[in-house]
Amino acid sequence: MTLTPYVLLVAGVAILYLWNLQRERRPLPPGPPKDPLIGHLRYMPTAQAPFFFHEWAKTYGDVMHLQVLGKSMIVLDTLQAAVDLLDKRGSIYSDRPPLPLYELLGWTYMLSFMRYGEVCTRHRQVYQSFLSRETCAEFEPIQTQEARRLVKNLLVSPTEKYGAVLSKFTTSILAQVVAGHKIDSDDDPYLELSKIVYQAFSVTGAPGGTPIDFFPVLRYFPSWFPGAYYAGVARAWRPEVRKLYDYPLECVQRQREAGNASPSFLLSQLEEIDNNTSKLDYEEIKGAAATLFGAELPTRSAVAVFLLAMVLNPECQIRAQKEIDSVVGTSRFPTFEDRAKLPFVECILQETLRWNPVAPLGVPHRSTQDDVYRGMYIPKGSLILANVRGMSLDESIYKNPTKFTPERFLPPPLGNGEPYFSCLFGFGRRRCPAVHFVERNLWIAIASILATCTISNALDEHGNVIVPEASMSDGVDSYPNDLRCVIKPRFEEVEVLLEESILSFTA
Ligand code: HEM
Repeated sequence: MTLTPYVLLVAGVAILYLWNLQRERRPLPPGPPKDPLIGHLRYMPTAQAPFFFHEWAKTYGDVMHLQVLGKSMIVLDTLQAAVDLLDKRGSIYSDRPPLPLYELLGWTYMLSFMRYGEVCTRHRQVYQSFLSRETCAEFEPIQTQEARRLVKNLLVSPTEKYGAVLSKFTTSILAQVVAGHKIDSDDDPYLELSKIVYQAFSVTGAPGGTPIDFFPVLRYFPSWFPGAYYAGVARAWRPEVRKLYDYPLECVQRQREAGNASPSFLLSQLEEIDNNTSKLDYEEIKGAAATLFGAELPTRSAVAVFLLAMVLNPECQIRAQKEIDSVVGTSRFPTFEDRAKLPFVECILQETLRWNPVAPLGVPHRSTQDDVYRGMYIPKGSLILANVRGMSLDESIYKNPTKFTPERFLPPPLGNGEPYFSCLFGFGRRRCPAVHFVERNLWIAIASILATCTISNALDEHGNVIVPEASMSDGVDSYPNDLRCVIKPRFEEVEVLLEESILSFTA
């Protein structure tokens, strides 16, 4: 009897010992050779990382282990691996890495960078109901009108202004949906806020990739101290970022007091607070709205990718325009009711998302438990990167993957019946909650542009045709490096059509 506790203790120690032994024996996923202590630091690509990872995956496999300064990083290069881990084992792969630099910058309650847990779940519930398929249908009139204004602005702008025009399109929709505000001029405060978002992300490097993210203590040092440069940048930008949090809510509160607030995300959140039904408090609501404004960038980039694809593939443009002409005619703009009748336009949208993915490495996940996948050991706390770019190039799924081939999605014999590239929107419990909203924004923009515009090559000062390179910039917001093209009306009546259709909305 008295021996039992000792037997149990010895058995326990033995099990622990064997478990540890076995755990150590389990191999990490393969990866390129590394240096002692600093790991792969010297070999990490400084530009075009998704392509490097995809090349490495050909040697080391679709689940790769990299180590930088003691931190484990797992790169998933196939859809199968990402679905197996991030979708099917979502309970342990849904965290985000801590981002001390972003905290210093003031990106608080930003769902995209939030650690997994109770707060994250509450925020996701709010977005999932606000951006559900049904609610999104209510935004269609706003999206339709802004798509027509987009066409009008593209037609009167020089090529170097296209980026700003696209930004105005996405920000105008968000300003109405999030804050009930209609943008009518180029010096609108919400356009200024959108510039702040863009610049704040541009000046602070890749998320999780600065020395401060590796050694958070550096945030307390002056910016001249080695490795603390970004702390200075973050401190300088903090007041700007704060404007994005305060301005929209203050505006809506003022309009509400004056009795002239339009329906919006912020208004509904304020009403819920009054009725004690809100899931979020004031500061969280500000963060939620800032998150939505922050998400403006990838949509803008996706429309830019579409324009690039049309310059480089005029035959696709012509085919889509013929389809629109036969279904819609030329005396009106396409509407959402036409969507199901325009399969080739749908294919162009889907191929735009696949051909040059605007979020090529998604947003990093983090594992919260030790795990074993296909016999490989994935340590708790690993940074998990889904190489979406690599997945778009998977030849076992997409034939000639570097080519822009919209018909690949059509069922045989018209196409190859290849699947839509839905992984662009991420995985599992952190998948983008705005998919329906985004697809609608993009569809109406693409259909409206195709219906009324011809997108063709620009000429240089010697009259030579400029063929833009189909490459994308690095960073969170991947954008075409070269978008030089010319956008002209497809037929004479376009101007009248535009005036009439924009007026019909304002009337
Ligand atoms: C082309 C446009 C867009 C693309 C490609 C895109 C893609 C993504 C991706 C890859 C993620 C991370 C998913 C993951 O971690 O697995 C994400 C997260 C998110 N997206 Fe989008 N997104 C787009 C537009 C938008 C828009 C317009 C909004 C809001 C109106 C939005 C709201 C969010 C939010 C709130 C998250 C955070 C989800 C979380 O961390 O739980 N996105 N998006």
